[in-house]
Amino acid sequence: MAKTIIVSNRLPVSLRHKNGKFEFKPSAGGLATGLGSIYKEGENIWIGWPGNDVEDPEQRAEIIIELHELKMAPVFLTKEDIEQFYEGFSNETLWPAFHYFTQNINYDENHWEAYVRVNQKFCDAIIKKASPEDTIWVHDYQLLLLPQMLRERLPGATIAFFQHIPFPSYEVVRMLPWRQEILSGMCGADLIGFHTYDDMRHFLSAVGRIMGLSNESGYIQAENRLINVDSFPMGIDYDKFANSAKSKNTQRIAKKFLGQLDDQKLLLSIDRLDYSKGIPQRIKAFDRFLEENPEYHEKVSMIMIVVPSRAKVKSYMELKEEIDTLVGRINSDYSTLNWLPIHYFYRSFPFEELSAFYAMSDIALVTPLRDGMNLVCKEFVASKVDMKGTLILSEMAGASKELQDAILVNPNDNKGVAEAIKYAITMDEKEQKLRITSMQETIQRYDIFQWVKVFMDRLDHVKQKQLDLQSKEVDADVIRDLGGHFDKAKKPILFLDYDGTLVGFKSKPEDAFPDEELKTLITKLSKKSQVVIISGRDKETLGSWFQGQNVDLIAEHGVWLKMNGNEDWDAYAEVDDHWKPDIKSVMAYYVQRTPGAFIEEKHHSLVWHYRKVESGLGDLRMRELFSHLKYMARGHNLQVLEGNMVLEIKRPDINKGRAATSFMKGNTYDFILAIGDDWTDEDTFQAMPEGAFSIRVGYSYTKATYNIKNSKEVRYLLNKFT
Ligand SMILES: O=P(O)(O)OC[C@H]1O[C@H](O[C@H]2O[C@H](CO)[C@@H](O)[C@H](O)[C@H]2O)[C@H](O)[C@@H](O)[C@@H]1O
Ligand SMILES: O=c1ccn([C@@H]2O[C@H](COP(=O)(O)OP(=O)(O)O)[C@@H](O)[C@H]2O)c(=O)[nH]1
Ligand SMILES: [Mg+2]
Repeated sequence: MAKTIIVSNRLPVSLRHKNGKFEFKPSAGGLATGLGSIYKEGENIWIGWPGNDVEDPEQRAEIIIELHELKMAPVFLTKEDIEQFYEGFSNETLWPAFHYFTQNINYDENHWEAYVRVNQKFCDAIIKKASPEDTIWVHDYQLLLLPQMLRERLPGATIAFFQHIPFPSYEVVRMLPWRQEILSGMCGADLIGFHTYDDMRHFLSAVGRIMGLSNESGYIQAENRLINVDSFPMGIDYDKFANSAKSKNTQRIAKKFLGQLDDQKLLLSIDRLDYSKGIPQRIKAFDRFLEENPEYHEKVSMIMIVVPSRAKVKSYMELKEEIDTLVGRINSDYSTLNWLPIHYFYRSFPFEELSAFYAMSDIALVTPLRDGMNLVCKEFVASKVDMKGTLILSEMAGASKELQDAILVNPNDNKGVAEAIKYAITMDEKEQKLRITSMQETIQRYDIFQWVKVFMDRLDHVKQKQLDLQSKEVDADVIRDLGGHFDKAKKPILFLDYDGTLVGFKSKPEDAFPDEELKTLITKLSKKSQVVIISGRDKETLGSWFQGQNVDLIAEHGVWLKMNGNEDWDAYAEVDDHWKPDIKSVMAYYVQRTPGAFIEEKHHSLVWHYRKVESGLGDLRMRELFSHLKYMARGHNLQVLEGNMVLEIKRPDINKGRAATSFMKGNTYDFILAIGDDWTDEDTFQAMPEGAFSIRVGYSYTKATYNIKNSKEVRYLLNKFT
């Protein structure tokens, strides 16, 4: 039976050494709870690093057995792996890069090699447990290469990837010497998820620019697989936090804590020790608040929990020093015998105590400089069962996209954060209730279970879409079948589009001339069948490229026809170009503004090319020109069409479909095959009579009978006919 394998760098339990022995402690965070609903079912399993390094084979064997009971399997990391893969490449290269701390990035080739090696180690561990029909869900930036490694070993498996940290702008991604490998690694997945729309669009833009793969509404067409990219904001186990806040035990702990403090407004700050969390900036904003509002001295204090994390990475050690100094200074500046401005804890707390902190605090101060999502803010809101409390939230946290009713702040704006603290302290209960209610509705509805469900449903959807496309793929059976029909036919005809079908795209259209291989293929083919080249190219180009070949030519999407053996071209349609000067001047204006763009003029159409324009800018200008031309086209009864890096304007009554139909009129063919690669060829496919075959190059949705990968495969197929 097919199973689901969850993979993450850290397992939901972590190993601790205790008196020469080891024990498991649950790892902190919402992911373990959310995915708990999956990995505990049936044959499912969670694979990851149990934390710590264990070299002793006997201990390793024991750990394997214990984890097996918990439905987990370990990937053991050596000391070297931990230094170079975990602390090194993951946390000194990818973490700072993806959180926009570009000055902290360590570019170390040895670390990169370790990253490849450990991703491979994960891959090997998974392969031992996985079957081809399984679903493998890989998590986070430590394992970016894993989806593609798995794809190579299990081509048919369902592979998903979710990134928990931000995905930065292309400008940052391009700084990494390993950007190509990283993106290809991720693209091994069928579904790639991020917390926010911004992360998703940054990823799509990087894939477009670095890998040359475009997307349509989040669908990337890789060579032979459709990949979906989408945003899935992660939630928390809402009921767990809400119920705990209401529980007697939590209330007892909260009461005990409160009893040790004087009657004060409490600000809560909870994070792992991490420079992305903006802890020093937060302390400085609190300092400013105290300085500017002396009336609040002894009336407000901050509970600051800093959970130790990645303590061997230099930037983390330095941060610890900085926080210690800042807290020390503020406490020594302001504290009195019965007031400590900051209660600072450098450790983690068990769930019940954490829950009590959430429930008893008036204000949560969550001000990361960057954060993929941030679950702490959601946990705080879910714990406010009495509907009293205020959330101050950084607009740089993924969660801010959902929690618009928080007091949103820019964490770099020292004055703004200090003012937000004052605003939060003075906020009346009515406003608190309104804001909390609205945020709770969102967090309750989009909880962790919903997140898992939506993600998994989407994965099913993508797989189904892939299957639909695959069932139309030209494979060995289809080739055999088409070949059989072709061989039996007495009067076959082939309608072949040129660019993108018989040849690949070139940056200059004139460079896509027929090579020797193609010429030989057409010569052989035309001995066995009538061959019609049906193209959008102008008649002069097409005429000179196919001179001497026994083929019929249809140029400019059906304006011109040159029958095999004829010297001259016949016009299929009247030439009417009185509209051209107007349109051409508009196109010329867009050429002036867009380096790399140029105009191609044909008898019945004008084409604006942007293949050589800086990527992104080309699209933007094309959209502008499109809406401009659409408006003008109406007046002239013209049609504007978007092609492969071109925008073409032409008469609507001229298209390849009409041309093909006129061409076949009065003849009976016993084998008809049309092949083409873009929307202009869809007209041909649609015009084909019953019994005809049609093939679309690429995996876009099509009216054609089949899809085929690329022009190389087209040539392979046609060669089988010769
Ligand atoms: O494994 P560690 O090095 O100890 O780090 C702990 C985890 O930190 C990161 O958490 C992120 O995931 C959260 C949930 O999606 C999200 O809210 C937060 O913004 C992220 O920073 C990291 O992504 C995990 O892989 C680490 O295990
Ligand atoms: O003493 C603590 C402090 C925090 N957390 C948990 O750690 C997680 C932190 O997740 P977040 O997304 O806020 O940040 P990350 O550390 O993943 O960057 C939250 O679920 C907290 O409940 C915990 O278990 N014990
Ligand atoms: Mg074409």
